[in-house]
Amino acid sequence: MFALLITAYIGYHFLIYPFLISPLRHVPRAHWSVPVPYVGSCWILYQRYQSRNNAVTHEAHLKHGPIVRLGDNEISVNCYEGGIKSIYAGGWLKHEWYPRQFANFGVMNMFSTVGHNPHAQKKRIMANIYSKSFLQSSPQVQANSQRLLKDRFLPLIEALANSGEEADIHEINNAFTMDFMTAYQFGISQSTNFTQNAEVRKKYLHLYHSRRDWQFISSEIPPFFRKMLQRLGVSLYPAFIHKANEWLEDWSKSMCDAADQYLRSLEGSSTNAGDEPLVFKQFKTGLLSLRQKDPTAGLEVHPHLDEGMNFTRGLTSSNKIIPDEHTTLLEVYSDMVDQLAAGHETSGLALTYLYYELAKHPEIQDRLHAGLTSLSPQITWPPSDASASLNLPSTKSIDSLPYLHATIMETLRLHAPIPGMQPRITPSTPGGVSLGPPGTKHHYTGLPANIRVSAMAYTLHKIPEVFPDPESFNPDRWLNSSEEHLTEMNRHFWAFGSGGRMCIGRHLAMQEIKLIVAAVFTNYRVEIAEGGDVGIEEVDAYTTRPRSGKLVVRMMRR
Ligand code: HEM
Repeated sequence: MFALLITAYIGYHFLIYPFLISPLRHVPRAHWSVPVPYVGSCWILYQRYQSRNNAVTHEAHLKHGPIVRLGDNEISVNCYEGGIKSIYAGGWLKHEWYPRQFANFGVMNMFSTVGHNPHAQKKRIMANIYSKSFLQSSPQVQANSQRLLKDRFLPLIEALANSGEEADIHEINNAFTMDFMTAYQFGISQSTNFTQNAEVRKKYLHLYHSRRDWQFISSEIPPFFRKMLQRLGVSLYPAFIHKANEWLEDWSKSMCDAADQYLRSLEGSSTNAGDEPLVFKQFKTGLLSLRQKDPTAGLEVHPHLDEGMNFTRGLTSSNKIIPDEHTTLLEVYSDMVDQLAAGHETSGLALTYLYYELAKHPEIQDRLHAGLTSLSPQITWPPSDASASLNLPSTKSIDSLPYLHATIMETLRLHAPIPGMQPRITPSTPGGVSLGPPGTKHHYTGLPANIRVSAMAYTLHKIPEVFPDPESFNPDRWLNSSEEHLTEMNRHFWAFGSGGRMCIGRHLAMQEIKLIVAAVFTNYRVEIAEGGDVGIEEVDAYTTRPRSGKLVVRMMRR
């Protein structure tokens, strides 16, 4: 009798309910096993472990349509209506995948925060300084754009062009974007000089990327399992990860401390526009004043922070964060680290793949150059008077060059720096939630709460009805499409995500990418060195990178 009951329970729980009753049963499966409780996620976990998440999810969408079930509790969507519009514009909460790997200093930051309120309270503090109008008219950005181009970046490219030397442009791009990002955050005197200091740059990039192979553990292995192993004395991470985290933590904290010191020494009044620690100052003063009114405003404590990818110096053994000035300072550090990482890596990648596509398409390079010569003044380098300051055209005029814009959009479409899934969870709604384009056979209703649901730029950017011939690099698609089609393309363009959690740094990224591309391609051509693009294909990950980690090119004068 007991055996019969057990068999009936197992049969119902593992077969009858998931395959015949569950509201998820109609959703097409990426693999036959996915409805089975507990084991249904093994297939996609294995794919992720093998770094194949983006590819297999894309294949599943091609085969089954815009809504696909990836695991017993997981769905992937690949459409606008009933897809990214409902989930991301609808403000569905982030999955705990984010705090598992993106908190720093033992405390949450804006990116890793899950809750609506704490997130919105922090985002409001920074929204203004990352707005397009602020960035375009900021004397700080203007001063630093001049200095970074004139003193560091253009002399480096000129030296490469003169010597004919081959160079890894991916490393150089990362250097420039890190210098640009940290100059905005901390002020140029308190920021990095990766462009000129190859030793620190190489050390940072090595340590930063050395942790990547272990990201699967912190992001996908359930916290209870990790904790269980830890209690048994099994460490899932090699010792060098902790060492790398400590170095990165100290290194980024030193810039925060320098910015703090600068502010204290001037008591808030800056003498040199470029030295103003704009983001640091805005966030620190904003958060402290918010906390004076409400000591827990913007604060989120998460139970599953571990020692993997997170920097955990500030983490107490009980994970109990006390809302005091020390915690507030750690949160400022946490956001600053997140922004410098998010800011340099993504923009650096975009630049690398832009160089790559331009090198492969000299005719696009020439057309881009022709557009850039219409700027007034042109960004001519080297200048006839080396001591004169670099006279840059207005940010607005660079921004409004149509072919430059189209080329960058096409790069971000075909080579999205964050191609991977952005997981959210289905909310609790009476009658369940719906996914899939309404009025089509792909519309599924009555879906329960707490399902992990994601979209990916990787698949959205390859929908052939929206982006015909999706694998080809074609900037003209952004210029020659009908108004209606352009609206569709913009809806599906997801390099920066969408909704309330959309990238806060997108205007900064576009501005710096446009500036650097304008400065370089007005004066130089790029060509791939012999074998320089071996391994350029993108790693299958949340944030991608070239498999080889580099792109070797030759720069030539025009
Ligand atoms: C080409 C460059 C960039 C790309 C492609 C990019 C892409 C993205 C994407 C796709 C998201 C949403 C991620 C998700 O929800 O999983 C995001 C969020 C974010 N990005 Fe960027 N990003 C870029 C540059 C920057 C820069 C320069 C910063 C510097 C401030 C930045 C800071 C952030 C932050 C803080 C968030 C979280 C926003 C929130 O939760 O409200 N990003 N970015």
